[in-house]
Amino acid sequence: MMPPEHETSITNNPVSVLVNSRIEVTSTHAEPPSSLSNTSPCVDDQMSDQPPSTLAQFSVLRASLRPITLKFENVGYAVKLQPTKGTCFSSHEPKPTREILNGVSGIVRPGELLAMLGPSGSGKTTLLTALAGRLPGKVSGTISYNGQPFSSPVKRKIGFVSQDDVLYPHLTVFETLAYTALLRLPDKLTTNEKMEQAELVIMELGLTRCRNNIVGGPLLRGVSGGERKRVSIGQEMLVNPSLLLLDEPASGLDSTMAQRIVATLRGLARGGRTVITTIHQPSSRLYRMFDKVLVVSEGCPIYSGSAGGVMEYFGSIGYEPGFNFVNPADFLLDLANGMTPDTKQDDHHEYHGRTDHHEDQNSTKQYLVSSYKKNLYPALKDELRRSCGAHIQSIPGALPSRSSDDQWTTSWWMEFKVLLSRGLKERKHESYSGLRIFQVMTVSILSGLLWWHSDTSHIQDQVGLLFFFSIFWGFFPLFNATFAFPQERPMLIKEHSSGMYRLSSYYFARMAGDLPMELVLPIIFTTITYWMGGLKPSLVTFTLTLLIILFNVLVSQGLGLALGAILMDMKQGTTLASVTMLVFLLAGGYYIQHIPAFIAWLKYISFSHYCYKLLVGVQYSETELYECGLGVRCRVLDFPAISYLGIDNKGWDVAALAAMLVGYRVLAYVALKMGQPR
Ligand SMILES: Nc1ncnc2c1ncn2[C@@H]1O[C@H](COP(=O)(O)OP(=O)(O)OP(=O)(O)O)[C@@H](O)[C@H]1O
Repeated sequence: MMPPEHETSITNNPVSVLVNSRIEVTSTHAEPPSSLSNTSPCVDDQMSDQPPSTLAQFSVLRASLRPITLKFENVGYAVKLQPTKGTCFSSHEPKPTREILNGVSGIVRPGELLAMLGPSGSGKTTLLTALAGRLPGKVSGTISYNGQPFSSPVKRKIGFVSQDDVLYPHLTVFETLAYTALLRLPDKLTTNEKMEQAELVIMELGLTRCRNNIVGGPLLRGVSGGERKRVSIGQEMLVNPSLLLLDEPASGLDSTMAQRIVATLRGLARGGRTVITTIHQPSSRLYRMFDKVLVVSEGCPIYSGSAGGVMEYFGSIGYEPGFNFVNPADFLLDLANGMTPDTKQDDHHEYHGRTDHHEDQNSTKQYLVSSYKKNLYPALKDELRRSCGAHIQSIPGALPSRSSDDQWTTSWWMEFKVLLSRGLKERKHESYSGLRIFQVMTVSILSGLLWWHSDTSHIQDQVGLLFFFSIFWGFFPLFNATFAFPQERPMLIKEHSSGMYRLSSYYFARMAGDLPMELVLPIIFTTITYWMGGLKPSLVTFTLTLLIILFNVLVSQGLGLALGAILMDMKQGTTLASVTMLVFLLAGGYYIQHIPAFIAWLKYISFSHYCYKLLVGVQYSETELYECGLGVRCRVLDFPAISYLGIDNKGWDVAALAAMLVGYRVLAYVALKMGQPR
């Protein structure tokens, strides 16, 4: 299913909340939201104040918009550090821990845009990830969304833009956004309407010029870093999230584009969303666009409140900038680093760090943290405590957990079709790569020449060719499949964390997408080598041989998927795959015919063994003879390699392969499911 190419007229689009925000963002001098002056923590009231006609006008997306008031109190997070090397006896000692966040609190309402500021490594990303419910491990303190804890329905209302852009490199900007729209927008919208949303986001984010350029990645030149970042933001904007969290959305952008992005975020906030962003070094122009700021220093808050009240607060505790027109963001970052303007000196126009000494910086930071606890936290705590949990339930548009919220946005079948189409498009360069085709063609022609017109008088060679079939078509798909899930891991985590689709639809789409090339190559190979190699010139035998090889390919592909899903690491996966195939090769029954009894069972877990047995079984009939000496003819079944193998019980061999076919794939699915974040 390809996203249709589409021309859009904004004025004709009836569903666009994005149009709404587009209108708003053209003015960067918009008044602060009423919520800023409204001290009620239940901002849902404000949403319900909107005239019904407005809600009806932008029916579909508006209907899905459920404002979220985010509260977080005393959030703390610590990680266990790896013990230092060389301390052999340290395993009994508890692992040292490092506090990354300590006592961070805040409240952000719909309509507000909060910026998290702090030096590099101060914990901004960690806090943002915790607020998005994606931080592994235990987060202390409380985080609530309209008074409720994190849950699946909440998850689907959160948009999260990570610092690193996780995008498919071979898709164009339009395709990337169109597939996201198809997967994440509700079925109430037609495909055309979904495409219109993608086009709107492209226009909104200034991506029209690169609409048809591939996104690219580290090894493939595509759109610029800033454009890639905007595509990531667009993916989240598309779903009209109630809570939008962005990690450094302006990094790598020029100041005009950064301004435009923040203006867009502000517009989205004004449309009733709660928007939180981390930002490194905003200009004063950008800073003025934020409603609230949260400043962290080494994981501890030093300020949490309105952006406009920063100077007044720090002035009240003895820190005033030396310059009259200092950028508040620079001032805050200096303070968070423990650098203070020398307020005690007479010359207030000098603005430089009072001291470079580490100790002084630390004591400044400690003073700022304790001032925050003394002066700001009590009021914030009061505000956080004012509960609106009971009230929320009665407000339309609030976030109670309803059964419909638990449902996915589109049907399983739709997800499958879109994911299949996207996978085929993204991987066609890899699957149909000339190199892969060349590799298979070369090996097939070479093998055909090596076994050129072998006949039953050289039965050893013929049996060798059949064994080669089983091993080559065990190795090749196994290795290709081992890469599948580890390669897609970042994308899978990103999309699955946002509840974009069911894991099962992704899994089946991935398997189905890989099938064509996985089956075409062995068909080409077998056709060439079978006839060049002088195997039985019978169409029935050839067809059966081909079917057995394809069966083997599917089984080995399943094992590869399982190894990849269990280990989720390409290096470990290929290492284990090569060890496994080596064992199967040796236990297959061709090289060693007298395996000691205690290890003979190995062949029963080798799919190559069953494949080899079946290939020999269909190639030779029970009555067939071969030349076993000068003028002497013997029964093929008495040939040592074949009699050891035993070619009866073909039904059992097929059943064993079928069990492996299903078993490996189920194992891969279970491993994938268990490896997913909550
Ligand atoms: N799992 C982890 N194990 C060890 N240290 C960690 C872990 N996660 C985060 N950290 C450390 O915690 C600190 C805060 O990291 P974080 O990424 O939140 O900072 P940041 O403020 O977003 O930095 P930047 O602005 O550079 O992105 C860093 O020093 C980081 O190395």
